[in-house]
Amino acid sequence: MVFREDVMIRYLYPYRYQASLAVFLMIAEVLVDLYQPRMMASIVDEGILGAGRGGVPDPEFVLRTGLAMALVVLLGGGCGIAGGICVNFCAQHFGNDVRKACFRRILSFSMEQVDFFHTGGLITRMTSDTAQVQTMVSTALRGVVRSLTFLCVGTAALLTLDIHFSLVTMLAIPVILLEVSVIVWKSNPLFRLWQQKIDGLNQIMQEDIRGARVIKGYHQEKRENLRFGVANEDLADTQLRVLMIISCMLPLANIVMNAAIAAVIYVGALDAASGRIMPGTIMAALTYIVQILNGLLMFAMILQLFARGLTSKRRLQEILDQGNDVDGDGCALPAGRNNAAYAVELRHVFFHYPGQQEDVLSDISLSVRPGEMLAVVGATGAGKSTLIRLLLRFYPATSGSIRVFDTDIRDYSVHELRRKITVVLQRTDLFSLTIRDNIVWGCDDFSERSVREAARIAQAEAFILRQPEGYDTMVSEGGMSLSGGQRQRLAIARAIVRRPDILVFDDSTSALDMRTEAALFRDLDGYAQRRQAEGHPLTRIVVAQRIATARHAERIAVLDHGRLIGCGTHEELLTDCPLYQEICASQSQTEEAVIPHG
Ligand SMILES: Nc1ncnc2c1ncn2[C@@H]1O[C@H](COP(=O)(O)OP(=O)(O)OP(=O)(O)O)[C@@H](O)[C@H]1O
Repeated sequence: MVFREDVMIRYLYPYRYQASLAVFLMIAEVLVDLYQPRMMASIVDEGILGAGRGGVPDPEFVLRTGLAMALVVLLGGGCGIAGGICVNFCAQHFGNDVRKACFRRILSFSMEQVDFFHTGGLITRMTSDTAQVQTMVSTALRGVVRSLTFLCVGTAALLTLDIHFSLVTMLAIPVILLEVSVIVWKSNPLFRLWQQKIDGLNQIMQEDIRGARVIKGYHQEKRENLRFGVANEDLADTQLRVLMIISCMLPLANIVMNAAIAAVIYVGALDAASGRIMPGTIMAALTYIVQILNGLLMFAMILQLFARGLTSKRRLQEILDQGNDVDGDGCALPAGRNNAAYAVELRHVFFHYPGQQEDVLSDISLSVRPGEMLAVVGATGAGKSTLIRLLLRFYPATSGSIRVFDTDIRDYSVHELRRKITVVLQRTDLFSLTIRDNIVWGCDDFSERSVREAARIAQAEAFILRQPEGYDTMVSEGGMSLSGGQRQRLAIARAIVRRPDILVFDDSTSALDMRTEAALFRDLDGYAQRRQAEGHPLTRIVVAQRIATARHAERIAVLDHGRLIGCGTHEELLTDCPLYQEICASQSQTEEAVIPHG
């Protein structure tokens, strides 16, 4: 990994001046803190006990030094506050930037990458992991500087104060360092596990919140509570293991620290008895030792926070370092290459999903002319939606090539490709916006007229106008305030208003009754003819379960277990393709009206 690509360095770099100022102010604060024991010692020894004045106290010296000490305390406080502001500024902006960068990266992920990380895992990385890294930054700026300054300058101050006390401290420091190292070494691998358990819990929460209606419908609350409970306990177990290890750190270090203080008092008492040092010096030494050992404890806590933060940093780095398999460097081609021979052309396309062995699509060769309407039919699981996913570059084909307007889709920028091809997916996602905003969602170039035209073609206008506020009616989360068919029609209107060159329906009229569906395809035909007359033909690919839907197309492609076993008009397929005949026969039993018409 290139050094500057490191998530910490890259996203902290813009705040380097504030970070440097924070470090400077923190050091100033600690230096002031460390200077106070010396002042205190001279107040006691010189001012109160009259050292150097034949044992005569000097109240004026006490007052003068006391005032100076108060000023120094104020200065230290000021540095602490200003330093804290700088630290928080850096940490918050850093966290904000990392979150934004990760989110941007996740939105550009191929479906393969989304499958790899899982939705729950991505949510954890965006929330918990960024929070951990943010904490690590603020701790690094605040704590590391403070603790190291306390440790280094405190030790130097103690050394210049008295060598005996320094020796006692030097014995305590390695013991505490050894204890901290063992604890960090033991807890470190558990932090990754901890985050993985949060991933799992988030995944279940996300699935259950999204599938709340199904859970209620099937009365499966108990089962899902149980599933959540198992994952939750698993997480709690891991947390407990980590926390139990970490909780040993402070008490053990406290034991060593108190032993060191007792030793200093003992050594100090012997030295004072022999007249080698004054009581004020012992007081100052004790303050220094507490500061040094506290610095060490603070450093230990920071190491533990760092262990967790670095785990999270690695998990974020994994997201930011992801190569872009699908969204490669395709150059943006000029729009409007509609004089091409084919709008879509697949040449010997093979595909299997990542991590799977079996091909979901095998040797598919298929072409669609500009302005043509092609239907794709086949049994459930035949690979119809997969074909569409490859066309949109949600996944890269394992082998073979897919061309759009005579150009390999890998040579398009994803933006350009998805501007040319608009898909109405099987599952309709609407947002908590007005109906109008849902229709024009993601479209920059629209007018009121084009919105209404799209809604009319999608057979949505009648029900929109019946809503309390027409086009300005708010849609509830996920479109739950609308029926399945209404949601599908809004999704179709959203696709049409973008004026794509290729419009793809992935089983997106399944919730429409046959009369509405027929009206939709009739109006879509009219729209396609107008587009043809304008010189911008509209190519349509319709994935369908129902033959009644497929029959609106000029040609029909039949998929069976990932293979293309027939392609032609309805009549041709009825003659040549046994599977098609079978599908027609099975559907005609339930939909008597379908076969005879046309
Ligand atoms: N993300 C995925 N990972 C692994 N396998 C998948 C994935 N998505 C689909 N499949 C598998 O690929 C095969 C084809 O699925 P696909 O969704 O393309 O079928 P389909 O013809 O559209 O089916 P349907 O009409 O039921 O929607 C199925 O066997 C399915 O289990």
